[in-house]
Amino acid sequence: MNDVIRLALDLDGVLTEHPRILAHAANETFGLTLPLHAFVDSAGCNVPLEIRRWVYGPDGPARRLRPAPKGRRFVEAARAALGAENVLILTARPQEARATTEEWLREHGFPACAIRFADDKVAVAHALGVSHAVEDSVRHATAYAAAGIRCLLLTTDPKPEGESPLIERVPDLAAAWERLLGAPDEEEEVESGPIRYRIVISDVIDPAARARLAREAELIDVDGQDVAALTAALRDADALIVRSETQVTREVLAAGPSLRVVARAGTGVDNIDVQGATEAGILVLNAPGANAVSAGEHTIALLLALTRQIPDANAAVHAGRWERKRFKPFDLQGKTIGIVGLGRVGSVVAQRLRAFETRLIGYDPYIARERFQQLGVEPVPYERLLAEADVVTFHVPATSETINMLDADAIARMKPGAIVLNCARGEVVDQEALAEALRTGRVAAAGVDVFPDEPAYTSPLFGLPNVILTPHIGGSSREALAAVGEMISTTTLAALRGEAVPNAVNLPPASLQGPELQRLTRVASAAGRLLSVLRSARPERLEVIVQGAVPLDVTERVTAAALAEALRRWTDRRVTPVNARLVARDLGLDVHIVTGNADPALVPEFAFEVDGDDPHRVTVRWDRNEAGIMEIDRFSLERPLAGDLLITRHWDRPGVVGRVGTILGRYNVNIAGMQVGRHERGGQAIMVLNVDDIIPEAALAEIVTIPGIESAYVVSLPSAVPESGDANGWGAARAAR
Ligand SMILES: NC(=O)C1=CN([C@@H]2O[C@H](COP(=O)(O)OP(=O)(O)OC[C@H]3O[C@@H](n4cnc5c(N)ncnc54)[C@H](O)[C@@H]3O)[C@@H](O)[C@H]2O)C=CC1
Ligand SMILES: O=C(O)CCC(=O)C(=O)O
Repeated sequence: MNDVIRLALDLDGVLTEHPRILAHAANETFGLTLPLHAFVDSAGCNVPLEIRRWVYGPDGPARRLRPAPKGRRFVEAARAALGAENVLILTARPQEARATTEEWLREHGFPACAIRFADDKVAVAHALGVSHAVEDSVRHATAYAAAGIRCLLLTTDPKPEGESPLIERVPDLAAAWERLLGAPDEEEEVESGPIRYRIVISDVIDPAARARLAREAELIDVDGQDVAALTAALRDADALIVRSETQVTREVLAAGPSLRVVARAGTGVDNIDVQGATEAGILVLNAPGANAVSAGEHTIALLLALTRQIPDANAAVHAGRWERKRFKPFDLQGKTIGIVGLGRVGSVVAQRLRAFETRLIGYDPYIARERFQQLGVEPVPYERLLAEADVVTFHVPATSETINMLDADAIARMKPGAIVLNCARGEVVDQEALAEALRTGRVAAAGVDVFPDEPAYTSPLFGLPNVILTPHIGGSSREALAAVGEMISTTTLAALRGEAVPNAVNLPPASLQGPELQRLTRVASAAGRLLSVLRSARPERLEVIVQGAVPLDVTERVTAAALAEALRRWTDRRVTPVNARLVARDLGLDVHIVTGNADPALVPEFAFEVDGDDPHRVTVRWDRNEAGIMEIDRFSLERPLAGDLLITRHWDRPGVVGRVGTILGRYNVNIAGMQVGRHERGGQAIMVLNVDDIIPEAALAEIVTIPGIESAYVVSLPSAVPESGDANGWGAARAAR
């Protein structure tokens, strides 16, 4: 550890893969013949401006660059060892590339870092007191060395005669790290791949899903039954993937301070404390429907095995016994089948059983009559189903209503000699009561795939001749495992990246597509951040005033995103959009959604307003495609807010703006853009400056002494992706007179 090191890291070729593909892409798209090194050491400084802008623009090839192996770990380790304020990314990319560059870094899991854009890197490095740089460009390395800045140059080329001793050639980032800070601790070992997340997997999942996850994450396998091992593995995990055997209790959740996602590779989430996860701000995902065909077919398989007596007949023949008279199979045709729970699996069962010319009756108070009709199932009360069905099959989740839904009383009301099937959850059927009924013949036979305690090594059902038992394999067909694996692996990674996913259990479903929703919630979280910088003390009430026709679910997501980001400054608690409302309630912060003019012709707007001694209001406008912060404290802005900003509230007097510029100039802070607003000449006004450089505390302190300045704020927008849980490095400071 050395506190005098202030490190400037190049981006392209150091934190990204080799950028030669950029020239290749530009040549392909524009029919040019740029040399392949055109973007290598000068970020295309000699390339026509519009092509350079395209390369680094939102749709350009720079967005598709892969991160360099070890890049993220290097930045994390450097920030940890040197202090976040001493690590800076200094790139020759054009200033306009800021938004897409920041987005790329975020998407690839880099911690938020100060970034500067300049081809004259040395000038910026000097101004910021940089002592060391990591580069892949000989040109920049030579310039750094000439300015007395020690440079680690990533290259395998040998050092030529006469090269400055301040340039040290190293083959990769691991070697650069060693030169900079000595050999890494084992703990800090830089890993050998572009690994971004740590995902604990506690049950067997599909190999293709594992491969997909492993492309972006380190996978830690652990036995979910071994709670000590599980909690130890969760210590620095970002996500946990389970099937049905791992009990994700509050204790387990508490073991993962960085845990952001718990994914259930299956449907039922009864083994996860969803309320506990919600309170902790952890997103719970599942894979609804992905194994429904499998569970439905398994149910039919158990039923046919029972009615045709296949297990016993098979065993007899294998044993050399030809007992044709002993077996009395019967047909399903004409029998009444009672389906309890007509969701995804229940529907699959109904559809298949129609082909057997059975009469189908069903009980499910939560689905529409039309669904029964579509499926050819007659809706009946539970009592009638029990009384009339020759076969009763359960397809309900385990809830307080369904636990022991089939107990001794219910069995007593069943048609004598009926068959019971349970491929849902063990708790739904009282096993003792069922075993007793099977012994007496009150229930003729049963097929059971699920048990109250799994793995089940004992059960009153074991050894009974008229029951077929399987070890919870209803959802385990090859196809189901592949479908579940695909859904869970893609959405776990997406959720870790902060993207909206369709299979969240503890976030309300949203009617917007994932990317559209994400664009909007990202800006909403930026608005929340700005609000919390303007109003640093936690308010008692936050109003979200919505104009235009906005579905309630979208408003809820927008509110959660803004609130989570604001609460990160208003409380020390861990807040994400999942628990933002709960945390606000706990803290006594009243969050109120006010629906204004819902005219669909209006461009939708969300105004986040806090009242009291220090009232503020930040407004996001959303044209249903792009969203941006377009108003602060009722001052309209011409352009949406983004980037590193200085915001002042002042009186509209000659000289105020100029004096701010003078002070910033004195501190070597370059102004990249300016917006001003006022309601009337000489009245209250606002100024928003986009700056290229860090504004020192001292500069901010001087700015607030300018006569006419009421308050000044420094903030970086947009904020980190809401779900990332990492607000580090997004500097925000406030000074008020
Ligand atoms: N054995 C296995 O490997 C598998 C088991 N399952 C289990 O099967 C069950 C059903 O799964 P899905 O159909 O995918 O779920 P689903 O959510 O699509 O359907 C469940 C249905 O149960 C109904 N329901 C809820 N409470 C009820 C009540 N008190 N009375 C009657 N109906 C009620 C709901 O309205 C819903 O229609 C779940 O417990 C699930 O975990 C699912 C897949 C594989
Ligand atoms: O495959 C599993 O983990 C169990 C399947 C299941 O029970 C479910 O999806 O709810």
